[in-house]
Amino acid sequence: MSAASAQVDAPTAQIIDGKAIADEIRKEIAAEVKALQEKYGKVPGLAVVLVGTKGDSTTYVRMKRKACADLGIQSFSTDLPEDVTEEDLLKVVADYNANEDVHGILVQLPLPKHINEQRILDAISLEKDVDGFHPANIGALAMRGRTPLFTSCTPKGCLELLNRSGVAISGKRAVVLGRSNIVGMPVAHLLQGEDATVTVVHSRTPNPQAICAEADILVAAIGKPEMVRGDWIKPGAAVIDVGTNPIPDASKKSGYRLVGDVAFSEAKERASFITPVPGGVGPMTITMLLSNTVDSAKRAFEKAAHAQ
Ligand SMILES: Nc1nc(=O)c2c([nH]1)NC[C@@H]1CN(c3ccc(C(=O)N[C@@H](CCC(=O)O)C(=O)O)cc3)C=[N+]21
Repeated sequence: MSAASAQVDAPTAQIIDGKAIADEIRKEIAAEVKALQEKYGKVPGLAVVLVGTKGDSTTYVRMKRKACADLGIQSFSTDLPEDVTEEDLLKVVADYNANEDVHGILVQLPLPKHINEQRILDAISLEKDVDGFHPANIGALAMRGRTPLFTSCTPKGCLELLNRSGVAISGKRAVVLGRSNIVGMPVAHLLQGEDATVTVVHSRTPNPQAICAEADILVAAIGKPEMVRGDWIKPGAAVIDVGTNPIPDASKKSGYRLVGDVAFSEAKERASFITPVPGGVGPMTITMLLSNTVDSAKRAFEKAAHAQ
């Protein structure tokens, strides 16, 4: 073998542009909204409920409301004080459940400690659970042969990024880092549903590095800034980084910048595909929320037309 041919370039990953993919899907959604408006004279509606004014929640909620406006989805907003009672919050949910112009209800998490989060999520009508956090939706996701009414947005976005980037899932070894109800567990079920062999690694797993290093597909959703180093990545793996961790950065006007759960610059030297933070999974999360809202409206409009 000549010296030239022995010199293999370090493989640099293809960056999965979540922003561009999300924009493409948003165009598809806008067209659907328009078609619904023409057919039924009505538009989809999304209600966003925010409790308190914690910095990043406010930002995300603002982004969700703007995205609705951009796509012609009607948005409903309720901002409640940090000390709102559980009963008052349940009342807000009940009103949106009963409002037929509202097809999706999102209660921004996390909620203040004095509120029983599960009780609130359980109260959201199954037909309007666009977050896919209702136990019946998560339960259906965990069952073979069942299709949930809604699949939660971040997990759905992760799968969409893999699929639209042409990453094969069937028969691959997938490792999910993190076991939260809102990301880790549903992502694991979705990957398994697409015939990956899935391992969930969590905070009590000994030697997580060794298990991650076996992953053809690695989804990091553990909320620890840059925990996954370059040498945790199997060469050629597809890496989906769900983490959005603010870390102090004096050079930024805001005083911080966002990093993922993966050390991006190291990982991209080994992976074949990788999502950046920001601009990877984040924009997809909001887009899937809009997509779920439009699906919900479509079901409601069809049902109403049928009933006439
Ligand atoms: N009921 C509920 N549903 C949620 O879906 C939900 C929630 N509560 N609570 C908080 C998390 C977090 N989340 C994000 C959405 C978009 C970005 C996003 O678009 N991020 C941009 C960057 C944003 C920035 O620059 O600050 C990006 O990654 O490019 C991030 C995070 C939804 N969440």
